[in-house]
Amino acid sequence: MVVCSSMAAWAAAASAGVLAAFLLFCLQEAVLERPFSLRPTRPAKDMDNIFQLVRNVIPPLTSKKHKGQDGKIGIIGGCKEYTGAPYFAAITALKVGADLSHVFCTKDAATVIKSYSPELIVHPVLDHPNAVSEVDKWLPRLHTLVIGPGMGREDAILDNAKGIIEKAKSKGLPIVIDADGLWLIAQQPAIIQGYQRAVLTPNFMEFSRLYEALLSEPVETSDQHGSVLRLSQAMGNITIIQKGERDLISDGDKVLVCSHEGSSRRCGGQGDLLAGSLGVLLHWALLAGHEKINAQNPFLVAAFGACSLTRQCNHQAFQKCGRSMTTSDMISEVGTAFNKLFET
Ligand SMILES: NC(=O)C1=CN([C@@H]2O[C@H](COP(=O)(O)OP(=O)(O)OC[C@H]3O[C@@H](n4cnc5c(N)ncnc54)[C@H](O)[C@@H]3O)[C@@H](O)[C@H]2O)[C@@H](O)CC1
Ligand SMILES: Nc1ncnc2c1ncn2[C@@H]1O[C@H](COP(=O)(O)OP(=O)(O)OP(=O)(O)O)[C@@H](O)[C@H]1O
Ligand SMILES: [Mg+2]
Repeated sequence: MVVCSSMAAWAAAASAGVLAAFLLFCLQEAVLERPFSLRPTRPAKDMDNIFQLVRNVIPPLTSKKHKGQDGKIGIIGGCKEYTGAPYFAAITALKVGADLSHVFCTKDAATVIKSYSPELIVHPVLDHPNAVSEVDKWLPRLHTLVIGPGMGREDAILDNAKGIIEKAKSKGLPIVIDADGLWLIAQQPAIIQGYQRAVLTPNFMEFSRLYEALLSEPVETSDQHGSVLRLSQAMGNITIIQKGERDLISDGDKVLVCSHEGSSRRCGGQGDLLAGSLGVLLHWALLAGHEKINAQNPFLVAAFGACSLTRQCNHQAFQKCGRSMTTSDMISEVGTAFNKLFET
């Protein structure tokens, strides 16, 4: 994996007059850069290997800890149609290393999700008339909220999700917004705009919808870096992961590229795995403190970790299953993938 200083690299590229070649070089594996800026950037010591920064935030396993310390994650999602997505996110959070994983879903979905796993705590409240206060009671006991996997797009549920986001913001809770949560944000960006303790994780379609809503023009597909940077800026410097062949991650200042090897298999649910793992890594990155992440943005560090892990799970599962690989196969790989990337 390669991490480049944008300034040094810009200078090299400019003098050679071959910006395209420079970008290709930097994108070999992963890039940490400050694009579209000719102003001086911080020195190269900032540009430490980002994998190392992810490793630094992983909490040690010790006998002195109590249940919950390594992460209590809440997933807002799960409705009649979609029960797999919140399950994938919640179980991944546990497999990555969180201690407790809660799912707040509709009544219809709750028994189904419980039947997938005895490890999840499932609250059938999302279509309850008092959904917001029912979830609010739990917020002080959670470290991160992941909002949207399998939530559906019914107006009443979206209204509840909006209320829950407002409560979470008032408590300063880190929030990951994915899937139908992003549908809501594309309709009403102000709900999350400027709240820098949030990460948005759009796929191609979700990114296009957000971009058009915020910037009133179609995405410039030939300029992926610029697009993700501009969208993050328009959202008030919220961290955005644009998922795809390469994952682009931006906080409106820097752009990281994760092109860790995955596979060509695109079964549904991989984004849910990413969202659940990000929930845990965000908690760890925020807890670790500035020194451990070399004063980098903890949201970028966590996002890079979650993207690499998802792609590594995909790679390993594909090696075993080939075309028959499903997201459940990827979840079986979380432990070894995590170990290979971050603990060896
Ligand atoms: N097992 C489950 O319960 C699953 C439920 N899911 C849920 O399904 C709901 C809808 O999510 P979607 O992601 O389908 O919704 P979107 O409306 O964002 O996506 C619509 C369609 O865009 C297409 N698309 C994606 N990437 C594309 C690309 N690069 N170029 C062109 N088209 C592209 C996909 O085929 C998808 O069907 C969400 O609640 C989500 O969480 C998914 O997470 C998948 C798994
Ligand atoms: N073309 C691709 N090549 C390699 N990896 C990809 C490709 N597209 C997406 N990914 C990876 O798959 C993961 C999920 O991205 P994807 O775009 O499938 O999300 P999604 O559509 O939200 O998934 P879900 O089905 O869970 O809703 C990300 O880690 C991303 O890096
Ligand atoms: Mg998705």
